[in-house]
Amino acid sequence: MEVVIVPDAKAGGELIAEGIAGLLRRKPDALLGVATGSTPLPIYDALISQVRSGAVDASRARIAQLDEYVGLPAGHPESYRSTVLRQVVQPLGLPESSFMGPDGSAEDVQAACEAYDRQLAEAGGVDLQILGIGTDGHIGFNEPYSSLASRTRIKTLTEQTRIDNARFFDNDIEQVPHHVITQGIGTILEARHLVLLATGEGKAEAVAQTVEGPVAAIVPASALQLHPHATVVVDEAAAAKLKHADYFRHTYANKPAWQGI
Ligand SMILES: O=P(O)(O)OC[C@H]1O[C@](O)(CO)[C@@H](O)[C@@H]1O
Repeated sequence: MEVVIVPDAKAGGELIAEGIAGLLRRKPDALLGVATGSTPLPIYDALISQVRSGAVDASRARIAQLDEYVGLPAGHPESYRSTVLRQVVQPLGLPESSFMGPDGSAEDVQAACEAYDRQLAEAGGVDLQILGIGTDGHIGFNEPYSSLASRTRIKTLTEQTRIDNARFFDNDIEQVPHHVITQGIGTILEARHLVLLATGEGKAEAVAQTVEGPVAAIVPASALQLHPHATVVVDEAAAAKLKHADYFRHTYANKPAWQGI
């Protein structure tokens, strides 16, 4: 696992967008796994700027959703499908057909989850998966104690996550669904490159446990330690509880220039 400490969220977004641009230059039809929430927005802003300036061609990129609420009406503005369309797919000028995600309104949710895992595999697998992290260490919507081998499935949100996400629902927790579909941790670990961005002091404890703690289901993001190519990008505030911050800074500062993230 590589840990990169950047000054702020904007720098983190630019660094990761540069990594995505490099991937798209090598593989124009790369399958990019995207996360929602506030954290990845600087990544999308930077990537959209690169595309609009002509620095990178994303016209053949494909986009895969990480998770989804269950039970929101189709087209609800806070469904993750609507969110990814608005924040990523449309600004990149991609057709909706380039975008895949689990069906949160399916009658048979379990079948929809299994179908999504098959769809990801048939698409050749995710090349680069962007991840955020919950204050409780969740990735996607894999809450603490999720199986580290889990596949895409329905999960029940913790109260804390519903409180955290109420800001997207008029600060009304009653509007936040209890259930979600999320790529499982085993599914996420199949992506070729995992890139987790964490910003702000509220993520510092989860980051420290993810990077320096044991691999444990209570901190789902700690499963990144098992991945052969995982990059954790943190701003100074989110790095505040890392005991080995100096080591990570030294290692990154001395990284060969030709190695991107
Ligand atoms: O980036 P935020 O808004 O803090 O959210 C953190 C994480 O929580 C989720 O939004 C799910 O609650 C993830 O998709 C995200 O990575």
